[in-house]
Amino acid sequence: MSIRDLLRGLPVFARPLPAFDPAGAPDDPHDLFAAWFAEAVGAGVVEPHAMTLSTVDADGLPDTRVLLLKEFDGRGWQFATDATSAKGRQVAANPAAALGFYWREQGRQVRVRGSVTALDRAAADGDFLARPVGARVASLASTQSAVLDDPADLERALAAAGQTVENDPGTVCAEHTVYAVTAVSVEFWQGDKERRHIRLRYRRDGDAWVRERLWP
Ligand SMILES: Cc1cc2nc3c(=O)[nH]c(=O)nc-3n(C[C@H](O)[C@H](O)[C@H](O)COP(=O)(O)O)c2cc1C
Repeated sequence: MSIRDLLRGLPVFARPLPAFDPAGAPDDPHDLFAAWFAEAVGAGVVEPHAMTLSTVDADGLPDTRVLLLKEFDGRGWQFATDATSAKGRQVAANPAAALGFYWREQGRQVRVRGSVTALDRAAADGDFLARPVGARVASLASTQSAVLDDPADLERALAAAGQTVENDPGTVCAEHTVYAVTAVSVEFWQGDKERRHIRLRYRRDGDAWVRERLWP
């Protein structure tokens, strides 16, 4: 069977989906995100904290990858990564980003656009030390996004990093950084089987948020 035939046979939104009444939505998108996130967890969404992070490189070419949401508070949507990775270098040069959440089981999508700032070392070190030992060793060993000429180099680096952490469990990774995305717009999208998708976009306007319904 061709890919085309496989694609044509795939159902979409063929399951009960939750309701979304934008008229009852809060004034602030952060409150709605918190509510939707809790509902996603409650609905058993698999890895609801997995999100795409899109950035732009020095040539203006967009890049995207999946990351975990590490924290969500007054500082915005936070993720942790290596500052010397491709994404780390991209946001250092151009601190603009978009986040995308897709909660398949609910047919829900959230899109966040905004600016990225690196939080301080205390936040980075605290996040790093809260990670399981294997994740800390992997971070210490990795030069994330650099070309790996020989897989044996990774094995050697992992062994060395493992020894470092064993000798000093308080070892932190200088490149490990927590970034926060401050939103200028947040869209909440509720899919519908009949394609009457409900879209509510919050747009930052000075100190206020403007709420707009969008055509599906
Ligand atoms: C479910 C999932 C979660 C991930 N979480 C992270 C994360 O929290 N931090 C991270 O640096 N990479 C994470 N990754 C790996 C990234 O997608 C990516 O491969 C890596 O960060 C290198 O990206 P870059 O080369 O664009 O910098 C995750 C991948 C998946 C599929």
